[in-house]
Amino acid sequence: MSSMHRSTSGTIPSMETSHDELKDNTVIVVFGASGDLAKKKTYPALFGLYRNGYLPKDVHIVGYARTKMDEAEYHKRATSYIKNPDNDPEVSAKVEEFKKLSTYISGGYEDSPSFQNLTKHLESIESKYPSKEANRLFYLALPPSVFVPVAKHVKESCYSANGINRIIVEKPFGKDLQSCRDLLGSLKQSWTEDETFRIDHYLGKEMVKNLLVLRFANIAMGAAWDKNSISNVQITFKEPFGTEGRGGYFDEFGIIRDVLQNHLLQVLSILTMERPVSFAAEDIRDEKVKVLRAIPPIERKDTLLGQYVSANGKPGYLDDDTVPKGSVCPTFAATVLWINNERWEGVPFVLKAGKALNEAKVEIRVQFKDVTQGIFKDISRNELVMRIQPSEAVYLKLNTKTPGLYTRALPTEMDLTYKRRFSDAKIPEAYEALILDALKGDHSNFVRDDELDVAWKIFTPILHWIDGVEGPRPRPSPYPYGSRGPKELDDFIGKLGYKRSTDGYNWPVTSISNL
Ligand SMILES: NC(=O)C1=CN([C@@H]2O[C@H](COP(=O)(O)OP(=O)(O)OC[C@H]3O[C@@H](n4cnc5c(N)ncnc54)[C@H](OP(=O)(O)O)[C@@H]3O)[C@@H](O)[C@H]2O)C=CC1
Ligand SMILES: O=C1O[C@H](COP(=O)(O)O)[C@@H](O)[C@H](O)[C@H]1O
Repeated sequence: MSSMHRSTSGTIPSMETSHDELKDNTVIVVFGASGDLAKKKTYPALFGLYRNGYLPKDVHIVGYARTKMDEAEYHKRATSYIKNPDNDPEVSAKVEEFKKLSTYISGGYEDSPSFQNLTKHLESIESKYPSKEANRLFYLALPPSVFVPVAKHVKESCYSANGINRIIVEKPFGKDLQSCRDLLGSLKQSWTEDETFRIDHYLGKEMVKNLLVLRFANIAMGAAWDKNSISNVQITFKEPFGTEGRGGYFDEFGIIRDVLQNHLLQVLSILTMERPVSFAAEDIRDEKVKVLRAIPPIERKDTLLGQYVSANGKPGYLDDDTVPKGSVCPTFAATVLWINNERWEGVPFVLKAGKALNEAKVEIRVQFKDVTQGIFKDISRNELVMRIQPSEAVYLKLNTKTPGLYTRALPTEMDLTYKRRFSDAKIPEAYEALILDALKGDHSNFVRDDELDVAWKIFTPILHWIDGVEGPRPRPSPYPYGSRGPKELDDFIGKLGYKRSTDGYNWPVTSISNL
């Protein structure tokens, strides 16, 4: 963690933020403190920051939700996902300290008296500060149905007059272009863009953050980064489990709103944007918006939808009690995006995501064009793979002479597997990185309002088609739980020029005696 801000070679000066960093006299309020996100991500991230000395001095954390619970129950929930596999006494002691700086208040989301009560609690904490300065960071780990009333009440009743106020909100930011504009419009009535931090937690992932450095700090990479060298790009998200009990939420949104329109599109925009003038938040986000504006809405013919069915003793999507009977909600989608600019014209970008697939993996696969034939026949393509998770890695598949007394090309790789290369690195959790950025006031890894607008423009037409707004809803192709996805997938990506290697290539080791 201590390496988070340090660069051992090659400084990145403009990553420093010019905004006010919340260093002391700060309370962090977690709304929805009884919920899933708070328990699994927010509190473990706050603990990780606390343990490593990254939270403001004398910070206090206040959990807030409707659920009535005493402090012991709250502390139990808030720390239930903090990992300490070896029962390290140092970690246990830190957990006890962490509990001491966190209190809980129960209250509603829609009534002023509840928020006034919260303010009294905040003031009693702040009355012990050495100065009058009182900074407040409000984290909304809440369903979108209450984003607007909570944001409004917080502004009216809990806004600090003597310090900096910031608000963090979680996706989903609407369901289509219009609902996103309505939501953003309502939030803007209470909070300025500068005060607002919209989380897409993929922007906090180490490998996603690495994209800027890989692309712009390596001249060799930049030279091959366009339509002249690249045939196609696949950005893939695979989860090996289904919606299991989360079907009520999922069925309303579907895989495109859950993963493609936000997480994968964010990855795409960083992968394809032009070089920013600096690493300052607005310079990066300006470039992301520019490239997204060059992408026309996705066409129906460029879309493949799937829904998992029961297999291998695992239930199908429709077997989940929380899913409406006969639902045609897609749990898998592959879509092709085209970027109409000079750099990328004609290169298909395939965004694909699915639940209940054969493995857990998120990766970017850049497939280069064939080399000129003649001296070579049927030679494999170069591929640059950036594995976001699990086990971060970057590897470049390239052809090498087979060792021995004859000349024959063999696909191998240059491999940067993080665990091997950075033996003692602790890779921060995405939420740790993002909460720290919000404390520093750095918006680089948060989503700007105009990014959302253009992202929804790309996806809204196919979402309306899938929702049945303009006619009958398309039926997703069934795929067995635990498979690679619908059977049509290989054809779908094959037509776009993607070539699956069939040459016995086996990462990371190839035995040449088997060739
Ligand atoms: N869970 C996850 O891994 C992720 C979640 N998110 C996003 O984070 C936000 C929170 O998600 P998550 O924690 O899973 O949600 P939960 O359903 O767990 O809701 C959080 C809390 O909000 C309150 N709540 C739930 N439903 C309602 C309702 N209908 N009206 C008012 N309050 C309600 C409950 O607290 P109480 O009743 O005690 O007030 C609940 O504990 C969502 O926007 C979600 O999309 C984003 C990425 C990942
Ligand atoms: O936002 C979401 O992301 C998770 C996947 O997050 P990850 O960090 O584990 O890759 C996904 O499971 C969930 O459906 C979606 O809402």
